[in-house]
Amino acid sequence: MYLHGSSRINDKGHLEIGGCDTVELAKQYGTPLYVLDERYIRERMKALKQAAAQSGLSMQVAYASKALSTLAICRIVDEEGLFLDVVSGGELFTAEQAGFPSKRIYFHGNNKSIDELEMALSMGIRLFVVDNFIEMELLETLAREKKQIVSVLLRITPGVEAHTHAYIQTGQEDSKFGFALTSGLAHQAARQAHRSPYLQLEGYHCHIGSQIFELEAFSVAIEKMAHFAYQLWNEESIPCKLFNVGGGFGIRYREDDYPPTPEAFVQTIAANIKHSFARFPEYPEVWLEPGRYLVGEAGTTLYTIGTIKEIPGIRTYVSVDGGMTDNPRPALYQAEYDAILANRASESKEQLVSIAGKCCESGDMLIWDISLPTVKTGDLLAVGSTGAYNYSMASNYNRLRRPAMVLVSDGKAELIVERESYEDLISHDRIPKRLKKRQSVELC
Ligand SMILES: Cc1ncc(COP(=O)(O)O)c(C=O)c1O
Ligand SMILES: N[C@@H](CCCC[NH3+])C(=O)O
Repeated sequence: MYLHGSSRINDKGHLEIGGCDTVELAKQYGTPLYVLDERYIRERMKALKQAAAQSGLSMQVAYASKALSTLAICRIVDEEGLFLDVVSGGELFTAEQAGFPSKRIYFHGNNKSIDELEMALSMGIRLFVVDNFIEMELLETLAREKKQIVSVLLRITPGVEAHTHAYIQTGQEDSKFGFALTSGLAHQAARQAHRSPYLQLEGYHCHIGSQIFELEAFSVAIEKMAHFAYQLWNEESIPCKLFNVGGGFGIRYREDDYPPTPEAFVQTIAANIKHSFARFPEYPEVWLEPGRYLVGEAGTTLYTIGTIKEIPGIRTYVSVDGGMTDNPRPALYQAEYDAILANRASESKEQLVSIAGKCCESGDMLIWDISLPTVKTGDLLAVGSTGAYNYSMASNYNRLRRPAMVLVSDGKAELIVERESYEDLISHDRIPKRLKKRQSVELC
């Protein structure tokens, strides 16, 4: 497994992250356990901000909190001075409770409810990324009622397909997201927003997919977006002051993944904006909004190995105490992960096994065919690059409890999400009176 950030193998042959021995972490906090390398998250944020500062454009970095939203993460994002992209009342509430400045929050989503819009308006967030006509009209009505002028970007689908997994492509025109470019809907939306006395159209947004390695996809999308923005400016004097290029920057899940560097992402985006927006009197302010890039590689999940089943000549199934409930990505997207035995990390790999989760689902497989030292019940397995879209997509299927999360740095581990208890699992259940438990046991 590629060792990211502060991860290393210590003298005992144990995986260490942020100066903390993972074997000790597992003993203290139990497994499954999400371990987050704080220093690495901060480094990634700083690296992207620095690349943005050197881009020759006015460029802001936002964090797409759908990748991982917790109070502590919001605090880190705030301390590092990034903007925050939220897509639900829940993410917004988390940011508010973490004391994240509302002027650096903006709201995405293709079906924001009235309650969510009102909550965001009352918090005075920086802007809304309007996804469709119904939302635009709703927002206008609410702004009129509140006598407010609300800043908006329009989410545009530029018809660009990034080369990534089909289910996580969002840039193509046949998409539930945004106003499609070639259909003329995007032009119509821009005119409508520009005319409204209650909306301040600041510019446009596009997001062409996730886990992208191909820089060319950004170049094509930017060119299309600039052409669109220029038509509206040139023919109808509708300005484009702000252009949000979305996220999607790919990361390393496996040894043989070679994602572009942050500098390469930013330089490609900046060069294309300078080229494509050259006809405007000035360049727009540019926003980037990656999620996975900032937190993905900083996360590692620790599992305890339980049962081992060998089907001679076919396969050895090694089951861990978590699975698709804490990491649904292999089941959803056939996502591939890498792992090591955290308690015997220096031993040579001599056995080919497949890692199974504990859910009652044949598809609950975390890794097919991985070489590990000969595995024993009780060993500790560490799966890398689980910081993004693991906890945030976790479920309680089979009534499994969602794991705890610790933030590690400089040899210290701090709990930032508690492990769910069995009581948590039933805390929202209610029993109708007619089904109440019997007071006395009747003999049948
Ligand atoms: C609109 C939008 N912005 C940002 C992101 C973050 O994507 P990623 O985590 O791949 O950077 C997503 C998710 O794909 C998204 O849909
Ligand atoms: N959830 C996806 C990414 C898409 C997210 C947002 N559009 C993943 O785990 O890869």
